[in-house]
Amino acid sequence: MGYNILNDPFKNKGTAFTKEERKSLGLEGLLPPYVQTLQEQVDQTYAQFQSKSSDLEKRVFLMQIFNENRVLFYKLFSQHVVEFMPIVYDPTIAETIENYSELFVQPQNATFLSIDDDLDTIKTSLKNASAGRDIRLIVVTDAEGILGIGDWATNGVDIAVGKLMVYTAAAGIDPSQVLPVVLDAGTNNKELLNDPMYLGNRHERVYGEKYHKFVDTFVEDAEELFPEMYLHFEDFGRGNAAEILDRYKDKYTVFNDDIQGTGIIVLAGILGALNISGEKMTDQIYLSFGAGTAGTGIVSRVYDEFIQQGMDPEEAKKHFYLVDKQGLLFDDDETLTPQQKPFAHKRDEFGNPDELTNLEAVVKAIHPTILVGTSTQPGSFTQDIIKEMAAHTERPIIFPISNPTKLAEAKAEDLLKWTDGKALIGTGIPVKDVEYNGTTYQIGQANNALVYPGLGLGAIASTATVLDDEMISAAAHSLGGIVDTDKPGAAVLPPVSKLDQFSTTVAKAVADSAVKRDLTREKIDDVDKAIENTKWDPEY
Ligand SMILES: NC(=O)c1ccc[n+]([C@@H]2O[C@H](COP(=O)([O-])OP(=O)(O)OC[C@H]3O[C@@H](n4cnc5c(N)ncnc54)[C@H](O)[C@@H]3O)[C@@H](O)[C@H]2O)c1
Ligand SMILES: O=C(O)C[C@H](O)C(=O)O
Ligand SMILES: [Mn+2]
Repeated sequence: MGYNILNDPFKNKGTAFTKEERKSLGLEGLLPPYVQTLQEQVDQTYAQFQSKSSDLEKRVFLMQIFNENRVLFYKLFSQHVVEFMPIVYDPTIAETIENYSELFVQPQNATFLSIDDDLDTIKTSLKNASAGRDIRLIVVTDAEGILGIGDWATNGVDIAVGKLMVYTAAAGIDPSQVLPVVLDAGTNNKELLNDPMYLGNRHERVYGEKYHKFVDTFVEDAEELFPEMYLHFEDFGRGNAAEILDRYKDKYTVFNDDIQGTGIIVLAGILGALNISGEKMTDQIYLSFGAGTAGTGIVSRVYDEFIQQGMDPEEAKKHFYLVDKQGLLFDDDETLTPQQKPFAHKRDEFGNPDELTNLEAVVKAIHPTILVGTSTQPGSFTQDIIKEMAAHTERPIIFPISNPTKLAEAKAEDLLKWTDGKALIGTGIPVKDVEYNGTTYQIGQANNALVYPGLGLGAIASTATVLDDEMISAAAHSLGGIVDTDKPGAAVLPPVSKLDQFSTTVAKAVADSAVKRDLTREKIDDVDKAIENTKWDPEY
């Protein structure tokens, strides 16, 4: 009996079990005699953490703590958020996904669903993994498009686990009420298919009807088992992500992080940048480099903002340009995705349409004031391109947000150098302050992690029945006013050091929006109280 509780990360307190607890729980003799306080455990664990040399080793160590004791893990995390975010989450998480089999020690309370199993095992699997816990939040991935590193199938379970860790650290979501889920529909990653240690299905990725039946059954079963759940989709492939979101968004409380979360954080960053420059949103010319899931998700969110600000829809479309592998997207291109189509241009708008096959030519032709990179093409925002952009706009807004670090379109430091400190920058991963010409520039992190935890908290606390555009827009606008924009070198987004505070701000905006329009399951009289009551604290 004693060992059961020591092996249950939701109940285990390790050396912090009191003498009385040790007696009543059958733990006598199973622990060293000294009873530690939680803070003593945190200090000891942090010292051990510091002795690890690489970020990967640090993450592996922290995950051991996570595996054994959730309260200790989250107490430690809460005291070192800025230091831990890049280790627990992006970019180090990319390394653990690529090396999942090699690093595997235990399944971390995730649900592993396989397309090869009978569909009726899905419900059983969800029941087994939740083990009687009251699940309010699921992060599910099919891992076809993990960050910018591609198809990692079962290895991608780490992104579901990692996103959930940030939910708890940032917004206080109770870790016993969450469930990570990976849908293994096969993989097209040759490296995995040929790896004798690979733990997932060793066949090519299944698409079409069988795939959709697999996803549908998962969604319907999960909704039936956990009707109060908020369902977060992460890192699905370009061909499926938007379609799956559209299928469920009016029926259940669902959220796609890459489409909607990224849309919110980039819009918030642009609003922050315009606060600094004093310019108007509707004067901007927006260029998306990489028009996949995130690229088109962001464009659609920023476009909606133009409309909200009163611009005519057809007029607004003239402010948006998409560049993908083939160059500027034109409406005669049969390979356009449904999300790209509304923003494709006519060839006759240009004198040289056939030359607009690369980023540089497009920047020269359209003079963007905002350039967002979701292309997975490292270094593609070159000095020439940035200088050309900066020649036609006073404060270029530049967001190279492809992850992880090795895929970013540019480095913040270079962007500042090439624009004489004028660029207003958002990066995908955390970046240290940059000293340039006597000014210290803080760099905003345009990563959806700054917003999805608050969004989820707001939806869960308010018992929202859907997550609609108005709630999403409210979230983006709520991040304004936190940064002192008059300070030279101010960042376009609030710092990760305040993540827990502004997650509550975001939650409140989202919950208010749901409550005001009666989009909640229960009647909520006091939004602040509902949010406070939903939050979990890492204490024994
Ligand atoms: N910072 C954030 O919060 C955040 C959020 C979501 C995605 N991202 C990053 O954005 C990137 C894209 O993610 P996604 O989910 O949209 O993937 P995706 O596969 O859906 O989209 C990538 C797009 O880039 C295009 N592309 C590839 N090579 C190109 C080239 N040479 N020139 C122009 N376009 C090219 C692809 O054709 C595709 O349309 C990833 O690196 C991901 O990590 C960042
Ligand atoms: O996971 C991240 O760091 C952000 C984003 O969801 C991505 O896919 O890159
Ligand atoms: Mn993602």
